[in-house]
Amino acid sequence: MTIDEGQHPVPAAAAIVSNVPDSFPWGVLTRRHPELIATVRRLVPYPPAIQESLDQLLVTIDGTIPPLPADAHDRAAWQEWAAPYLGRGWLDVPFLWSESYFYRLLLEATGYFSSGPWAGIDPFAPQKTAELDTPDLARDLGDLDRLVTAPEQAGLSAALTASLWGNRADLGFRMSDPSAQGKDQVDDLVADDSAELWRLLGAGTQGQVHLVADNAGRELTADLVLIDRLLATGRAATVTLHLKPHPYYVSDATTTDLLQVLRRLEAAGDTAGDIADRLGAAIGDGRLQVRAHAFWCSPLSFHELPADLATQLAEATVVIIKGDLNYRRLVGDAHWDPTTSFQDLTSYFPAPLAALRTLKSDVAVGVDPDRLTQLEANTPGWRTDGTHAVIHVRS
Ligand SMILES: O=P(O)(O)OC[C@H]1O[C@](O)(CO)[C@@H](O)[C@@H]1O
Repeated sequence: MTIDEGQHPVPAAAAIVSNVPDSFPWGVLTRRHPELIATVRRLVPYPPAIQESLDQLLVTIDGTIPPLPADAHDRAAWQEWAAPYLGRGWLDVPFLWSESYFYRLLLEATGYFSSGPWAGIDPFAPQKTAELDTPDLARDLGDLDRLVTAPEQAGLSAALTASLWGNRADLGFRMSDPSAQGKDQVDDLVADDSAELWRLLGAGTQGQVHLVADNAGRELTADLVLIDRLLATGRAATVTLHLKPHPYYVSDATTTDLLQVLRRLEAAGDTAGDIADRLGAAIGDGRLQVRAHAFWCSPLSFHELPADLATQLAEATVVIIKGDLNYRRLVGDAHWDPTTSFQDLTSYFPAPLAALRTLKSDVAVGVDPDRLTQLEANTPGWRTDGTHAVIHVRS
């Protein structure tokens, strides 16, 4: 992958593919995807025709990359994105692309885009819903009173931290490494530019904040608390929340998931209920806008933002970008030297940005050389086991 942004040329790096046995992306394609199909069939009672399509998908992911059916509504777009890859082995094409296409084929197999009775049925809904019923989430909600009554900056910082680590709640990640949730998070962030974020969003800024969401459930709950704090403190006058237009990467948040989290907050009452009321009012009067651009479910990196979306984002005081996949799409899913400058790699992005990511895949950039030496020596799994995190800001 070569990303040359004119004013800020950056080194080239090879795109990550999945054909190295026992590598992280190899495990995702060869183990996680079949497991995911099994989980979907266990949790949703699909009829014989859909079961057969899921059987077929299992066969397909062991073979070569097929086109979408001729009548798929987005066939033309995928024909273009898939042109270099159709007929090749799944492991031999860019990991970013193959994962995304797998999720598209899974929705196809389950009839999500059909005109039949399974149209619009989220195959991941049981997993997302279950997460709203966990003791972890109940504990999060119980802590909200302290967060809301804390001094302004302390409350904002706590909400930012919750939103960052809420990204560990990603359900796809749990499937890869079920023990990961039990591992301790390393509070000493690999990079922490949060002071720069709070400079961009200083007291009384009344900024226009965009938040590109990642997972539903516990992570989206934390994101909504952060949004409430930004609006309530006047750091943001408006927030635009970017969700996925349809299910993706197991637990990515859609508008349906947003409404479910708001109902969960409402049901919890007390401070959580007050937050749900304020957010509902903000949606009602336009201070909190919800958008779901098709680009967010495409296999493309953010270097290929479509013009209409780039124009929307360009108006932002800061764009908060959540999660591992968005980070891969932001910097380029490539074998960067981890000390490569995050600022240089993201200089193309149309607005100031803050990336909140727990590390769950091989990509690493913006790491201080001394910290890198220490990480490689002491914690070999730091890039993928979800225990480490970064807050990277480019103003
Ligand atoms: O929900 P997140 O933080 O984007 O994580 C999804 C990530 O999980 C993975 O599927 C692997 O853990 C990555 O491929 C992907 O980047």
